[in-house]
Amino acid sequence: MSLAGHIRIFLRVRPTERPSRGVSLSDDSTTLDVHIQKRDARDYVNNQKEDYKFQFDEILPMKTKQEEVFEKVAKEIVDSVMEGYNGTIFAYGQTGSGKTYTITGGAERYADRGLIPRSISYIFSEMRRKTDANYRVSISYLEIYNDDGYDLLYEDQSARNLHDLPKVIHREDANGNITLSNLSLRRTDTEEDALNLLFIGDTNRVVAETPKHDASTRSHCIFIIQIEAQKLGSDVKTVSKLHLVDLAGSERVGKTNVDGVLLREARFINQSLHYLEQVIVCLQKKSQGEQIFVPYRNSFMTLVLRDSLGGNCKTTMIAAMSCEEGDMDESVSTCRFAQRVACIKNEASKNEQLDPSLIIQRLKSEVAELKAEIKLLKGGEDGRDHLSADELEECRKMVEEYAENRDPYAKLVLSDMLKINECFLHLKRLYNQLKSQGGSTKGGNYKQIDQVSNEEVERLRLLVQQRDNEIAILLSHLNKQKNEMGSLVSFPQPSYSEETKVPDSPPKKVDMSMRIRERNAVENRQSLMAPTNIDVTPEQLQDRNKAFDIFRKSYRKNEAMEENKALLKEKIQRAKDLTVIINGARGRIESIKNEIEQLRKENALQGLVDKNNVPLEHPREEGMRNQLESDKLTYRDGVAELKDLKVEIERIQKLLNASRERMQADFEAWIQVMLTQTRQTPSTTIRDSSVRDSASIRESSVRDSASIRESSIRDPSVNDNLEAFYKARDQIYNRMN
Ligand SMILES: Nc1ncnc2c1ncn2[C@@H]1O[C@H](COP(=O)(O)OP(=O)(O)OP(=O)(O)O)[C@@H](O)[C@H]1O
Repeated sequence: MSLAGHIRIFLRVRPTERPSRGVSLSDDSTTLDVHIQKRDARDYVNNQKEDYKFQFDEILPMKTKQEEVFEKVAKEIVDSVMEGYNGTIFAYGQTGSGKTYTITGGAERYADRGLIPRSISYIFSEMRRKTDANYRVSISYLEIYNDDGYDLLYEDQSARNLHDLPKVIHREDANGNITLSNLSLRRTDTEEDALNLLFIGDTNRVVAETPKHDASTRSHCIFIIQIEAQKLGSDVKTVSKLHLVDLAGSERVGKTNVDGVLLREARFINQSLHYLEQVIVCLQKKSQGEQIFVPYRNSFMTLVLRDSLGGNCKTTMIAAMSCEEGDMDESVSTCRFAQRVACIKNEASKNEQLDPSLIIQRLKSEVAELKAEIKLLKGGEDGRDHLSADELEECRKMVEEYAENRDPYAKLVLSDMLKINECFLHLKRLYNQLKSQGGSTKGGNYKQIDQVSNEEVERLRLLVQQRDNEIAILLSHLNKQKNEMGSLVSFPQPSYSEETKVPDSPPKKVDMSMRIRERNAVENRQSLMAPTNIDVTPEQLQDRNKAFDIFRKSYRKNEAMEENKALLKEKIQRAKDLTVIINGARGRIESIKNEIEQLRKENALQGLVDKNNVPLEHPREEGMRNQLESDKLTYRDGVAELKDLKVEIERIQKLLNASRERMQADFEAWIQVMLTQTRQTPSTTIRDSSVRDSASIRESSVRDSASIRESSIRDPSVNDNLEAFYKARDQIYNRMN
């Protein structure tokens, strides 16, 4: 099946406090009207157009939250990728218009996560929900700089700049398909792994960024999520890809007043965006019926995105714009570009392939099954009365593989009674072990049994119980049924402390890789440049608690931490509420089942049975069954949401812990500088060195850091982060000189 359609275009407007008065949105948020003030024509004729009207699938105004952007722009595409179609979302716009914020998101607030982390979370959450298929997720991360591709998932820590990363090469096969060699494709089994890969890629991007400019401004980045899906019991699998593309800033060289390396970079960016535009213009003409050659080969970026533009892919463009007066020219050209993109037609088809290994596997198991059947028919165990040690081990392995197989149609193929008995015995052992240990069994960690299989077990258990009840009634109420409902669901209170503790001593050495420290060091540049404006007296500095309190209140990232805490509280509250809902539904399921059972018993006692002696349905039963179904749905949905919430809560807690560690490390660095300053200038009030004038910073900072470093070296507990802090600071000051 294929889906034909135009590329969808969204406009996202970056928040600003000074929006141009010439910009307005239609009520249905699909049309943007722009009025640009005519410039002073003086002695030449000004033909500049003043009014523009642009149509979009939807305009996302300034206040649009990241969550809404994911829901409106990405969710549908991610769903189709899981169904086997290729999908691309690309962000286009001038530097600073919010492309990276939209695609990757902000690092400090959990709510600021962009489309990449949200797509990852959504994919893994859907995989937990969908029990009818097996999925395999792999990730690549590509950066294109000056028309060369680089592998961002390269993990060699010696890479110091972009050129140390492996160069990605594109090849074209006989059928015209493009493949990228030298680009890692990393399998990820968990959401955590996938987010770590994003982190590694972003770290490489930051650490290896070109010296003069922020990496994201000068290069194009493509995050690729590949999903292989195989429906249980099917020989066909789909392999599809989601491309999340953050293009370089689209502004023209003329505006940016640059030279040297920057000019070369800007030319490449302009060139590649020019080629992108050329491709789009050709595709636009093609969609109008013109026979035209599309020049994909002109640049690396258009080659990589060939399928996303006019090919087998569902594509969405996000035009990012700033509506400040000075940015309006660029914003108009972004909107114009988007209008052309909207004309492009794509035709996405499911990427299905017959997998020979799956067919072989199926045929092999059919042969084994038939052989076992023949053997059983011939008399089975050949007169033996026990199994060898190898056979016992084989039975044990088979049972464990069988138990772990998510395919409900999986079979345990056994050729004789001794093996059948042994397998049952082992199953019993595993079951008892699981019961007594609360989850853990030999060989595999059954604590990890996912919610899906728990639910399936629960469903089957309820079914068996129901059958048991019916049999019991038919056998003249010989057995009294014991209610086997398990313990109620409880939501473990996550441990998190309300307040950040004052570090008793310099921060403990954090077990992070060298590369992450380097990333922190690079990020510290920004935090160092931002004035914190903290007034503090020497007395206050002597009291670590007081000093920490003063520092915390003025800490630049404190606001983000507070927001994360509030969000965490909200999520925990929702999890608690859900626990109540789930337990309520479960309790009702239990009592309705008991009532139905009771009604059936009464019917049986009164002789109201059918010709097979099965008690007749009570008139009240239908309503009760409907209620039962609705409660089961509430229960299932609640459990699924609770599981997703637990993952989110863990992630926010992790983010909070990381922010706390960072704040504590920053505090240590700050107090050291302050104490040194106090010794040098014992005045009444001192101010954070970052707000001093730049000349004195340059002079005294070298002195400060040298003396602090000296004292740090004497201190064996000196923290690596502190070292990175000074390194980064020195670099900045050297650059300022
Ligand atoms: N919708 C938004 N809400 C809040 N902050 C935003 C939003 N969009 C952008 N920003 C902020 O604006 C700044 C610039 O955004 P961003 O880095 O995403 O721009 P960009 O278009 O990717 O620029 P470049 O081409 O240089 O990579 C960042 O500090 C970002 O956090």
